[in-house]
Amino acid sequence: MARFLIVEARFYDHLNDMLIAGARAALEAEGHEVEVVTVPGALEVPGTIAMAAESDRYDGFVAIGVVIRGETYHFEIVAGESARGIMALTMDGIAIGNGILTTENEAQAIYRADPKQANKGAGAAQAAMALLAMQEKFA
Ligand SMILES: Nc1c(NC[C@H](O)[C@H](O)[C@H](O)CO)[nH]c(=O)[nH]c1=O
Ligand SMILES: CC(=O)[C@@H](O)COP(=O)(O)O
Repeated sequence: MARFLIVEARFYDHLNDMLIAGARAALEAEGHEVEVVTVPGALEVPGTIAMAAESDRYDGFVAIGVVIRGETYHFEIVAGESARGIMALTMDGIAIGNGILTTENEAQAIYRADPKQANKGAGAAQAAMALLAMQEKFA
């Protein structure tokens, strides 16, 4: 049993609820413990994971959120910088699955978030579990 923290950027309630349900189900199916913390937006996710990792209370992390393109360059900043921050933490050896969707519109996000369709929350949880297994293999 490992302890996973889901860090969710709650920008779109209905989409996050689906992503979290998929991630939680995948983790619990493997017998892991799951906690969830909520931050305002995707830009706050990497920093929160960094703080939580310092606490040594968690073995792995799942980043959850949705960034939908608007009218301005803001989309590129939020989508790119959140991914960059998560990747930097991954390169430090932290087991993280990135389940932050970056889509052109809501329909694309619904398809990807829905556990009965693409179930990207579960995909991110699987990635986090795979990285944790790598950590253990190379310890
Ligand atoms: N536009 C989206 C955001 N923007 C908010 C930022 O992530 C951040 O919270 C703000 O700039 C304050 O630092 N966040 C999302 O998760 N999704 C979006 O579509
Ligand atoms: C992340 C985004 O692109 C969006 O939420 C912001 O919209 P806008 O560019 O129209 O301000």
